[in-house]
Amino acid sequence: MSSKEKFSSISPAEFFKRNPELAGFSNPARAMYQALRELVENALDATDIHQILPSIKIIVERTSQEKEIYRLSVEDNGIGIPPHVVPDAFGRVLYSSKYVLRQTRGMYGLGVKAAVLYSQMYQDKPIEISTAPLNSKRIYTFKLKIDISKNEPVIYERGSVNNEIGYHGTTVTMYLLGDWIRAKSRIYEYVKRTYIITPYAEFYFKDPEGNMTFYPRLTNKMPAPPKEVKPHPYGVDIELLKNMISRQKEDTTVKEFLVKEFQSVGEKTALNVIEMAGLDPDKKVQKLPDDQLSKLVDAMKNFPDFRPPSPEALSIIGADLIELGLKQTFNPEYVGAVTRKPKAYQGHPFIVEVGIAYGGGIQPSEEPTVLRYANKIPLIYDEKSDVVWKVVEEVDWKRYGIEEEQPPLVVTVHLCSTKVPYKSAGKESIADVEEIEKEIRNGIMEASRSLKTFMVEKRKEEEARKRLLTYLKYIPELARSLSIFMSDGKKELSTKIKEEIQNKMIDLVVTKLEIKDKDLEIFKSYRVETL
Ligand SMILES: Nc1ncnc2c1ncn2[C@@H]1O[C@H](COP(=O)(O)OP(=O)(O)OP(=O)(O)O)[C@@H](O)[C@H]1O
Repeated sequence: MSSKEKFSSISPAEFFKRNPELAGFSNPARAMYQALRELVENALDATDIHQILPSIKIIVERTSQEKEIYRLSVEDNGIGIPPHVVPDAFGRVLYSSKYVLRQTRGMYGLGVKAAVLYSQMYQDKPIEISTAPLNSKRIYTFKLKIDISKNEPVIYERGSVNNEIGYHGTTVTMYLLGDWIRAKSRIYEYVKRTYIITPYAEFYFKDPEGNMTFYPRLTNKMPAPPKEVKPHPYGVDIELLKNMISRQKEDTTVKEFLVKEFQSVGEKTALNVIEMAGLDPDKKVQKLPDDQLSKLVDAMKNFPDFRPPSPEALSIIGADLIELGLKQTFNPEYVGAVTRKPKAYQGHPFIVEVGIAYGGGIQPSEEPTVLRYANKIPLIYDEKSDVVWKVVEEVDWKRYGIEEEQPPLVVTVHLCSTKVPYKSAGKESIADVEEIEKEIRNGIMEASRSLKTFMVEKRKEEEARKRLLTYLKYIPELARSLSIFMSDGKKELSTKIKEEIQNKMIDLVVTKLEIKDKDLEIFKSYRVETL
């Protein structure tokens, strides 16, 4: 037996082809769900971030009876993709327009390529892209696959046609081995949950069974888009610093570098940080040796007086849109939402939003229904390993007036950040970062306080109603006594008067209790039987 190891290197494409589960492509059902997600999230990033009201069309069709191959197509009305970057955007793993400090659904430069890699493993058709950037005179079409060992696109066909109608947007079509029966409920849940927090979008969804669902736009109000920001000094490390320095002009000084490249750093702060690191502010930044770079990083991480990271890079949903989505989907008795103030972890700003809905059309259940979102993406799988679940599980709902064993309760938590600490590239659960966990807890507590006020009012009203109902018992007796008193013993008259008094008093109770017409009969029969 040889004791020699064989060494070689593989490309990023090969890595994700060998380990598809890391990107969420672990079996045909999950892969179908994940591919659809990746396309929808790219479609939404291409629209709302650019202030375009999204219209998204999703079509899934089965194309082969022998193998379970599906054709998945997602069309958007977004900003489109410049034709020269299309091959890399769809055919080079770790290529993205989202490697900047700005909140987007995408962040890894992997999603659609992981779908393409999975797609070409089990069937032979290439991915098809048709796209028109804003104001483009032409619509460009591509068919491509990925050369896995080189991590490069292989173009099978390309072309373009006149764009006579001023269309902009992208349609992506891919073929993949799926399992609709097992993926169906998650896919529907995904579309529904996406719609809840994007009520300014419209979705059309045709599933492989031929069912068509239209989710209409509920409002034209869109969240403010995120702005690209510079890094915050708390978020740096030596390698990031080296990378940034390599892009500086030769004569840039350390002080100029800090002021120009980082948020929250003015002249005075820069000098203080440099002094703390024991460096010369006028030294050329490209001349800093590794040990001084390390000192600079330490000073940046430990300097106590930076302003917190700017929340401008974030785009919240907003309490009103969260409430609107929850109302439309669950028709609850109570709904309330809060958007917390910006906070930061490791130099990244983040904001937590919480929505709570109770009663009405919500199904009672032993555990509350938890809707988790990160950067406007619904997270469906791996619920129990998510920090949101950890926090929700600890909440004592009785403190907020929820007494039922099986409360009809929906808790929505949205975390937005320039860096969401996902546990894997499949983006299904958020890691327990202390600052985030604390903020989620505070958000749930804040939102639950309004729920409590509502529950206290509701209890009070119920009790008042019960009390008033008990008065009913006394009405006939009171009416009878009064009628005898008023009719001077004339029996005929007394029956009439009794009837009149009784009806008046009942009217009074009915009005006070706001008893609806349809309940009135039940109410009257109840009175007769009880008395
Ligand atoms: N429908 C679309 N409209 C506009 N641009 C798109 C669309 N689909 C993909 N892109 C471009 O292709 C790039 C690569 O997409 P991909 O899904 O691989 O990664 P990502 O969205 O950047 O990150 P992640 O892996 O986290 O999803 C995107 O960054 C975007 O620039």
